[in-house]
Amino acid sequence: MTAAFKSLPIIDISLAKDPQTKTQLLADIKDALFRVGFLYLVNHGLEQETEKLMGLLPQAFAAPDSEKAKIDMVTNSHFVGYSKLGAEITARATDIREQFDFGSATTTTNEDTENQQWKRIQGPSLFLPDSIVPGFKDTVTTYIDDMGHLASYFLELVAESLNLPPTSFKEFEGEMNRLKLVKYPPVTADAPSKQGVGPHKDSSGMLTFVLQDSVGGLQVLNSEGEWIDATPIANSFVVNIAQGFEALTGGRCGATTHRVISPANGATRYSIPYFHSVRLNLTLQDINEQLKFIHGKIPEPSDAGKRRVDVPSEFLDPKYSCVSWWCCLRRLGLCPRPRGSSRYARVGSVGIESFLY
Ligand SMILES: O=C(O)CCC(=O)C(=O)O
Ligand SMILES: [Fe+2]
Repeated sequence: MTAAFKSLPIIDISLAKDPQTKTQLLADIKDALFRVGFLYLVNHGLEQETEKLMGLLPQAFAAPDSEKAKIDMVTNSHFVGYSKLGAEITARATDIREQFDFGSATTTTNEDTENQQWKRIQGPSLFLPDSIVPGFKDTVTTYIDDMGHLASYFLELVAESLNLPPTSFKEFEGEMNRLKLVKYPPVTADAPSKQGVGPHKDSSGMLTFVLQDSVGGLQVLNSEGEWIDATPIANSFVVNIAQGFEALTGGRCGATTHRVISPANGATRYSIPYFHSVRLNLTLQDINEQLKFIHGKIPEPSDAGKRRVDVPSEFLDPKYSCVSWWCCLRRLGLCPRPRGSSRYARVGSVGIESFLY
């Protein structure tokens, strides 16, 4: 059995440009995907963009409550906008984090057809005005687009690393990628909970790219049940597999459980997770057809230990014949939670009812 990982591998994506170094890079990506499910991505070319957006976070979170309330997530049904401290539950406990959620601009309108009510899960984002945070909307929007290109390119390398044609995952990419701006306040005597975000696997996307500041707190579960620090590395993204990708590979490339511990010593952690999406009209049948093609190309994972601590891939459950329904139910916390790893927002009844019925 493969030894449990004790640190996250570093992948230098710029090595893909040179055929001399690309072969080893692909082998390293494959090892990272199968053995860990997490990696640091460096030399990605978005160093300026990341610095610019990260620089806006203190100002955005310092916005007056009245401005945050205007874009509160409970006022809409497609999970964008502001969520105040305590608005989210993971693994049955409250996460101590504050966040803004956004999605890429989609062409899907919010008008449902009779059989596609789930389309309401997609829709336009809400922004703080420039008078409060100058350049907010532009910076966020540009960042989501840039991340989309980086993620698509990385997915090509991932496909190649699995001996598949580079564009193998293209047709499964979604229309609305998602972005969070997150603030984790420090643990205090009055608020002693250390749960920044509880143990979970990322749900509906293919891959997550987390930009973190230098404070730390993100931890990844290894096959021995140890929490391994994703110690911040300047100018890197922490990339991990989400359950959408796990499903596309028939569960062979598993998502890995992780959490965030609240900062100590009065520090505040800021992070910016980007979730590269799976298309919502993906059906189990589509996945099974894809599996016929990729089966045999993707080896069975050798790390049985990692499998043991994993939760099953609900995506592959015949109950959820279409990813969108799984997504809706999952976001509402209505999916079975085999080992308590689900995460959901306490969204107001308007939001819930408007897309469930
Ligand atoms: O804030 C972080 O570092 C990671 C957050 C996370 O895991 C998530 O939002 O899914
Ligand atoms: Fe996560």
